[in-house]
Amino acid sequence: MAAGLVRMVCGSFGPGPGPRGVALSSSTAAVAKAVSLSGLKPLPEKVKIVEVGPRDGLQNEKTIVPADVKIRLIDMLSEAGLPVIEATSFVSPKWVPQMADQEEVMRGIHRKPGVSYPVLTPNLKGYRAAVKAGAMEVAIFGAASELFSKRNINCSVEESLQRFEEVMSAAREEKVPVRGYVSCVLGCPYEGSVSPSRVAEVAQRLYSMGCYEVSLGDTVGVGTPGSMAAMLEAVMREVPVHALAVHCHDTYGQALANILVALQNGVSVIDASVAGLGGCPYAQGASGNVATEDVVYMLHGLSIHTGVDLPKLMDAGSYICRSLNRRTSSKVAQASCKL
Ligand SMILES: CC(C)(COP(=O)([O-])OP(=O)([O-])OC[C@H]1O[C@@H](n2cnc3c(N)ncnc32)[C@H](O)[C@@H]1OP(=O)([O-])[O-])[C@@H](O)C(=O)NCCC(=O)NCCSC(=O)C[C@@](C)(O)CC(=O)[O-]
Repeated sequence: MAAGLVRMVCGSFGPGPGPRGVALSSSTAAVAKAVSLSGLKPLPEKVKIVEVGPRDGLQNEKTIVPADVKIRLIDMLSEAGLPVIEATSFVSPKWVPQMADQEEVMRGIHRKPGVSYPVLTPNLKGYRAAVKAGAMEVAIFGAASELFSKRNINCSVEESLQRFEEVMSAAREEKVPVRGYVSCVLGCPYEGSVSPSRVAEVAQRLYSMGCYEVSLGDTVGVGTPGSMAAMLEAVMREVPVHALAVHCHDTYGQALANILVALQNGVSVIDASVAGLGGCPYAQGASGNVATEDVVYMLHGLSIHTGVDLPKLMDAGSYICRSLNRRTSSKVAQASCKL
């Protein structure tokens, strides 16, 4: 079934006719040269990594991961220096049973000073439950695609924004910071292409309702550096770049390249998932997020400060892979023979 959907994704986004895997033609080489000479902004000196593995990663595991394993993973990640760890989500357990232990997880984690532990809240009910369970930051999650919105949260994009207004007004009163997500920014598993202007519109709505940061999700990992650049150009006309994050899945192996383009455009917040865990239960065929280990390795190689201790992060990746009895998707972890 997943393979069928991957084929559908390929049909909608895959490379068009023409040679693949051949040497650059002279016209392609000319384009590449033009891009490298186009006067990109300097890279940020510091990047905030938002670790989404315990939520985005584990929501997609076939078997239910015990709460004590989730708690240990989150604590290892905070020990590794991750400044933000998305801990769980307060969604319907009928829709995502993997996150049904959210209260136990919130109770069990050792909260390291200076670290944020946001949780997903799709509506006021989820927000209230999250705050009751001790969440001090939440995230609302919308989409730039109607069909994805319907499949993921059972309402239209417009209805979702109305629900989010309710969450925002409660959060404003209680001074709870809210992050916003836009899914399907570079393509949708059900609709195919998504226009950059639609992404910009939804991102702007989230930002203007009070989200301090808007994370742009390539939910199915179909984006390329070209489509990332075009999408960011549209979004950055509506939302200041300091309030933007990118959230790249690695289905087509483009995530690091796409992140580099985002950095070159001034984005300094990157979502990633330890060991490359994850996917989205309502976007079958999508592989996990870009591995945090690989992002940290690239950023450190660019002399960009993250505050993350890579060996400790790799220990967290080894731990969760052993617990799940699976192989890491991090190239850095594979190369370092940690598993
Ligand atoms: C949004 C709903 C709840 C609508 O689901 P619905 O069925 O339309 O909701 P409803 O209001 O009709 O309520 C139905 C039942 O759900 C309950 N309910 C209602 N709200 C909640 C809640 N907050 N927590 C717990 N229970 C809830 C409610 O009480 C009721 O219970 P019942 O009377 O049947 O026993 C549902 O569709 C849902 O939970 N969806 C979540 C899907 C999800 O978590 N997807 C993955 C996260 S998004 C993602 O991964 C993408 C991202 C963020 O990573 C970025 C990217 O990669 O693009």
